[in-house]
Amino acid sequence: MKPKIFIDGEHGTTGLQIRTRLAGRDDLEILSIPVERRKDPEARAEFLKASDVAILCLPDAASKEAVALLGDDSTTRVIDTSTAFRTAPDWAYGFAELTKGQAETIAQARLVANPGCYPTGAIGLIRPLVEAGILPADYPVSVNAVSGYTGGGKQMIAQMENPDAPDAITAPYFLYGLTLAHKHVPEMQTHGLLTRKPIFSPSVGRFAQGMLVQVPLFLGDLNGNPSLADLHAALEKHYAGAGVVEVVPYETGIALPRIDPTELNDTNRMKLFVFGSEGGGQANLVAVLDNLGKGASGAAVQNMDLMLGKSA
Ligand SMILES: NC(=O)C1=CN([C@@H]2O[C@H](COP(=O)(O)OP(=O)(O)OC[C@H]3O[C@@H](n4cnc5c(N)ncnc54)[C@H](OP(=O)(O)O)[C@@H]3O)[C@@H](O)[C@H]2O)C=CC1
Ligand SMILES: CC(=O)N[C@@H](CCC(=O)OP(=O)(O)O)C(=O)O
Repeated sequence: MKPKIFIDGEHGTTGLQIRTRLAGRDDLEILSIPVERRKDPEARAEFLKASDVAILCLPDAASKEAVALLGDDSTTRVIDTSTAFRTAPDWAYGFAELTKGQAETIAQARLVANPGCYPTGAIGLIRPLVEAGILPADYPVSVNAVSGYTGGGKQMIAQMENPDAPDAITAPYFLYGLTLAHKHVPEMQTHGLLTRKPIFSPSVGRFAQGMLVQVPLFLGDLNGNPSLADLHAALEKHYAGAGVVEVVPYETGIALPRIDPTELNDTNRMKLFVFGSEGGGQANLVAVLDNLGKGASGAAVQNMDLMLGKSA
């Protein structure tokens, strides 16, 4: 029998993307709720309980409601794309390349929290260096990032695309999260294995999809005063054999004139770079990903496949 998949929130930005990614799959049965009943708890409970895997593409409160509708003794397995459960101890963190054994943890789990888009880039850069003993857990980490505006869901898409909307945004680029209390900070700290909260400064550009995440470092403040090559080698070792995450060769990276945040759009891939000058004492680590790909729907489908035993 084909596994039954229900996408709660299938008419939103992430839900639609997952539906598109699953459209050609004849190994799955997709349960689809009528659009007019999408917020009816009774109908949602029925679909949630009838599914083998429920993928929640909802605001945090509605995700918590879906989990409550299922109840504790449910056998439906859940992938939640919201922020609600990303640091919850009883949920597996859905970043398969996070650390050795994480893909197996996801494969066995009933409850999987899909990572946020920015944390995928930040943790993807930070975690291997902490695990390698290069980045001290108490290092004062900064994360600077730019996202395409689909990262803000249907509401921000309307604000950016409809100049007549009362809350229209006209800026070509803007900073936000100015209080340094963005909802992704706890997730970056927990899964980055950091003892201090990172300073996270996100921004949005007038492009729909794509993302750059930067983590600048002073090499002299790292353990053992590593070279750029040492940082690169640690990342390369961590991601050896991981098809989804590519560590770009150092020489290739620094020869590039610029980095395009849209480069990996519509893929489930992430590229990591180490930038800096030999002897300069500083590094800038950069991740490129699609906020809707490895940052959301691509990771959700990757996790679903792991849970169904459909990929390594
Ligand atoms: N966009 C992105 O890049 C990323 C998003 N995420 C997360 O994914 C989740 C979904 O985000 P996104 O797709 O962008 O958001 P959207 O606003 O585009 O979509 C959310 C969908 O959920 C529906 N919804 C809202 N409340 C309920 C409810 N009580 N019951 C059922 N359905 C409900 C909305 O209905 P309606 O159609 O009426 O608005 C909408 O269709 C969020 O938690 C977000 O934080 C995670 C990573 C990246
Ligand atoms: C551009 C933009 O607004 N981005 C969103 C984050 C998108 C994301 O990763 O979603 P989660 O809410 O699931 O964590 C924000 O900053 O709130």
